Amino acid sequence: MSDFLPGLEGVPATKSAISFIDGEKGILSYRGYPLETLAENSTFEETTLLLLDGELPTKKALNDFSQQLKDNYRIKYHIRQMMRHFPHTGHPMDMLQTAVSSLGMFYPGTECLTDANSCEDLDYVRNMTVNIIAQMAPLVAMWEHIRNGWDPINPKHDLSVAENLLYMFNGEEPDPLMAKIMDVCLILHAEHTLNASTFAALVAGSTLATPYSVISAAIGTLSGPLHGGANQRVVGMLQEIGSPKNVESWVDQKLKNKEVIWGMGHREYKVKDPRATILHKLVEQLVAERGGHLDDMFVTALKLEEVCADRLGHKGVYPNVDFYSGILYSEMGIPEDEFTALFAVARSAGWLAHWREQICDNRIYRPTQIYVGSDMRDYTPIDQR
Ligand SMILES: CC(=O)SCCNC(=O)CCNC(=O)[C@H](O)C(C)(C)COP(=O)(O)OP(=O)(O)OC[C@H]1O[C@@H](n2cnc3c(N)ncnc32)[C@H](O)[C@@H]1OP(=O)(O)O
Ligand SMILES: O=C([O-])CC(=O)C(=O)O
Repeated sequence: MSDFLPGLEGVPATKSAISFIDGEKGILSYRGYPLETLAENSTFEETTLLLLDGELPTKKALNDFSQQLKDNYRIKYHIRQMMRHFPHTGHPMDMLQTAVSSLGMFYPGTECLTDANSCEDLDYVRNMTVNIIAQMAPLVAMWEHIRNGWDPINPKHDLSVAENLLYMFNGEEPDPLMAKIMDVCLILHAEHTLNASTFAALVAGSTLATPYSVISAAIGTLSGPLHGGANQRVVGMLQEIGSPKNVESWVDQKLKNKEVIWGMGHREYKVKDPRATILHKLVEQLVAERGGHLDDMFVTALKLEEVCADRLGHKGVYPNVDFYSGILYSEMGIPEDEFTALFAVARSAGWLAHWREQICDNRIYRPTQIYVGSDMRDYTPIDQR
């Protein structure tokens, strides 16, 4: 029997050609293209096609795909009605998971994928993929209105995913800088090798569950604070610290209590996460655009990064993607509990790219365990216990 490795650390569980991480050098690439290049030159739509199909699309392929997404922005009446009955205090990630799994009731199931080792019905795969990716942002934006007791705003079918997300959130066409920043955020969050939520998606997908079940499993997994849910915790943590002058004593107390610092550390990276570097620059860009005034939250975050590098750098613990994304979204006026849902909007691209890659060569996940329970024993009737 092989050794048990908690958290499957370092255990290869699949083969994939979608993305690559060098955690010592802080490198992330999608399909061989450095993330920094994509963030600068690409769009979420183009990056999504790259993740799904493996190559940068032609102009025509990109236009067709973008149009297909736009044609799928509208959320069905029955889903909208169902969402009106959700408790308005419900967390956006719970809403999203429930709404996505409910969407599955409206579409054909995986009887379209009849052979467990085939991906023959590529039309089914592409249609479901487009449908889910297109609906994620409208669901999140609509919920913001529904939970506040307002009527949701209908999507605008001439806008990109990022523009339409902001439009449906705020009710007005977004400022180009905001739309660009949101688009870059979607690119940065779209994919990240075999993280916990992608693994959950692959486990669900390996049973030939529908893509709606696959994505709903992934959304639930992303929501936890050790994974995507950390971006919301970061802002709460910075508010708790309150000011840069409190950072050192706050960190020392946390470390003494053996508590984690949200947005710090990563299983793969032993240096600053390359996405955190880009998000950090985006916060600076936004601040500069607004006259250069650094607010307390950002200055506290900068100090926290410095103190953590001093106290935790020797363990390879540096800011991860969730550290600066929460700060950036706060600066953009997005409510804190929506941050992880925005992460899910973007990550739907990566989840579905992995789902598609796997169903072409599927084998059900069924690992083993090391049994540490009791030996066989006699059953004692209840009145004799
Ligand atoms: C999108 C994403 O999912 S990015 C990650 C988002 N999650 C967070 O920000 C939560 C905070 N971070 C963490 O909890 C962890 O760093 C994780 C879950 C991301 C990675 O966990 P693991 O790979 O299991 O790291 P592990 O727990 O083994 O950490 C190694 C060492 O660094 C320490 N460490 C790691 N992260 C942190 C942290 N955030 N704060 C304080 N110490 C930390 C650990 O205590 C451990 O120290 P030790 O060797 O003295 O025991
Ligand atoms: O890779 C991980 O473990 C977590 C992560 O950063 C991501 O999913 O983006």
